[in-house]
Amino acid sequence: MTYQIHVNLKERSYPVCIGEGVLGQTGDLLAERNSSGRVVVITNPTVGRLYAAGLTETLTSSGFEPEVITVPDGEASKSLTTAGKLYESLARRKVERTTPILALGGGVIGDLTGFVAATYQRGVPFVQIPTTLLAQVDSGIGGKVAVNVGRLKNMAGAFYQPRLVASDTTTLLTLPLKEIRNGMAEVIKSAVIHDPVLFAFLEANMPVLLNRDVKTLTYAVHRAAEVKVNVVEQDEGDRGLRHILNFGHTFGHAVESVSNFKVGHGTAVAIGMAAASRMAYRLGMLSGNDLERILKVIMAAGLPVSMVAKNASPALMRAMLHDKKIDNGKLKFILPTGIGTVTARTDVNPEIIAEVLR
Ligand SMILES: NC(=O)c1ccc[n+]([C@@H]2O[C@H](COP(=O)([O-])OP(=O)(O)OC[C@H]3O[C@@H](n4cnc5c(N)ncnc54)[C@H](O)[C@@H]3O)[C@@H](O)[C@H]2O)c1
Ligand SMILES: O=C(O)C(=O)C[C@@H](O)[C@H](O)[C@H](O)COP(=O)(O)O
Ligand SMILES: [Zn+2]
Repeated sequence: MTYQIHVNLKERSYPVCIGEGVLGQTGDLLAERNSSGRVVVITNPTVGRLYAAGLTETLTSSGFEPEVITVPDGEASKSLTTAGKLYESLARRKVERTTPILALGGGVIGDLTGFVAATYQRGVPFVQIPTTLLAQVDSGIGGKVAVNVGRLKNMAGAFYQPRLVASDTTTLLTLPLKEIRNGMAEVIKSAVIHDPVLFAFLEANMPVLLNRDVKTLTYAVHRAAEVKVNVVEQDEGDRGLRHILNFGHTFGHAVESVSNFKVGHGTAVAIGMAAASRMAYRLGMLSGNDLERILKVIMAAGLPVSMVAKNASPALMRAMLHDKKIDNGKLKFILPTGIGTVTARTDVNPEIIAEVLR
């Protein structure tokens, strides 16, 4: 089954294609939007080894001339240093303004490649080919592209929409279980903020999903991607509503930063969602039953609901104060009020923040 969701935006709209075998259709999907010619694929050695040949084959048979550039695997590549090396490589190859740049990989490759595509010669066409669960449900869609600055997450970035998102769910078959779990955190996030039906589906099907049953995964990817598209269409520039996609991230980004990125994004968001849900319960906004359902589904995905680190609270607090969702110096938390609804709060008593951090 292949799903096609259309992202309708004021300036640039694009399709998100999700399903088994989509990678092999990428050449044709791109040809519908672009004339033939050079395209540059950016990937890492892990993903490149698995999927670069298949991608270049479909691109070539649709009339493109692909070139592949590889950057090291890992969050450390989401940096200005790697972006600089990519600019040099693109310039050396005389890549022009009209040459599309394709991101083949997870969220790291997507965010980095998008950042480079947005800024190289002030912007070249960009395509997302996400190969992790996290990237298929979240980072591949919506145009947030960024690099980290030191330990600060996504400190330099842009809103730069792709022309096409091609998500082949069979690529999830080679994804390590740890990364399925990381991606599941963002699926759970989408369900808690906006989709109670998806939440109930996750409660009922978590073992099957973790076992990588592709049909079940494809349904979950499609459903979570719809949540993301729906929110982005209403608030592309992250002025208000889109903040709900940050549920779990105020704490989560701090956990990533304090761990020096040893804790992966999804895992950190899981800890962050558990913290935000406990905060909502503590403030009387969330029932005990819903808190328990949220914690249970996170744990069923094999994700943590707390962090064991000695005296981490002050460092976490300092890291949280670098969050982008600070409003007039006040931390903004996205807090669940039920399964499928969240609300933003900037007035949480510092004592309660400290209590939740502890
Ligand atoms: N832009 C956004 O809206 C957005 C949303 C969520 C997360 N993010 C960012 O995404 C990043 C995390 O992305 P991620 O979780 O995809 O991590 P990742 O990109 O590091 O990928 C995880 C690991 O899986 C490997 N991999 C990728 N696809 C594979 C496949 N099909 N088979 C085998 N191995 C594969 C990668 O090489 C890597 O080792 C973070 O930097 C986070 O901040 C951005
Ligand atoms: O698309 C969005 O908007 C999100 O917030 C999605 C998040 O899952 C993602 O991690 C995003 O990169 C966080 O953005 P930031 O603006 O808080 O850095
Ligand atoms: Zn995220």
